[in-house]
Amino acid sequence: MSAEKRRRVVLKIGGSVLDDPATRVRFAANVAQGMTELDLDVVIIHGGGAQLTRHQERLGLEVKRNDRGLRITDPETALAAVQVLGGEVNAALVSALAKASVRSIGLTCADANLASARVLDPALGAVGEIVAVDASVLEDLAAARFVPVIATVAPDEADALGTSFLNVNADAAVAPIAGAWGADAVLFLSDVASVLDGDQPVLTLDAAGAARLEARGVLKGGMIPKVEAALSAAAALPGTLVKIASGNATQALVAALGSGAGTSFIAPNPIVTASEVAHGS
Ligand SMILES: Nc1ncnc2c1ncn2[C@@H]1O[C@H](COP(=O)(O)OP(=O)(O)O)[C@@H](O)[C@H]1O
Ligand SMILES: CC(=O)N[C@@H](CCC(=O)OP(=O)(O)O)C(=O)O
Repeated sequence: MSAEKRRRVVLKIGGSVLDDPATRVRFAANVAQGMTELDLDVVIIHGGGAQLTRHQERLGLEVKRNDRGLRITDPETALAAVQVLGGEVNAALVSALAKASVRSIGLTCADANLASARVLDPALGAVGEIVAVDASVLEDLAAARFVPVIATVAPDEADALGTSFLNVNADAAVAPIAGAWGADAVLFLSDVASVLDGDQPVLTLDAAGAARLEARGVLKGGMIPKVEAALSAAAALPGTLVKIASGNATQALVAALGSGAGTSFIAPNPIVTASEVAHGS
């Protein structure tokens, strides 16, 4: 099938799945199966929060997060993020994919100007939000049948020397990158099969439903920014399949791209188009 016809899938895989060699291998097998059976172009965006925490502890750095799960990132931690996310975690994932016969290439957001970031909130230190994405490297790699594997450490747009990197939450990086590439599906793959309300899977969520779950204290820890990121991706890519689903269950990727697995996110459904709003009609 030609590159124009293949469906574009962005996978966000969390550090929780990647931390264990066995689940990492299962994730790689799922990617291989999805690409072979469904003829997909795949871009992977990965986390590595658990691994970065361990490295901070080895260095004797204090581990601090704000109430929405974002790591307060001092300059030493920002350097550790480049080393751990852009180094250890990225290389291990690329290697696991290679063993599953998936030809992948590891990137940070600096590679081929993929993306830059600005400081999100000075109180958090070197934490970034993505401000510009040039998806041409993703187009080029996918056309050559490579899978880009992206670590979300991004050059600070305010630093002309290109030496400062900002630590971007991997869930939050998904909507801007998937939007720029024009993804047909966006899957946030984690170590849970879906968002859960008690022990019940939540099949669909919109912004109002997510706010109700958060108010009831059902969403905790890393699930809060993940749900927020999934809602942003659904809003940025109307008509795109956006899900939180399992990354390591057997055949998880093919299952998540079908109708029966995970939590689907529904964008607000505008009754007027953007151009109608612009023309004041
Ligand atoms: N309502 C919920 N439903 C499912 N998981 C939840 C919920 N609230 C909190 N969690 C936790 O969120 C975790 C996933 O978030 P996180 O560890 O940040 O994932 P990742 O490393 O995959 O990005 C799950 O392992 C689970 O413990
Ligand atoms: C600013 C911020 O919090 N960045 C994250 C980046 C890694 C990440 O997002 O990892 P997971 O997907 O495994 O949670 C962090 O430092 O933990």
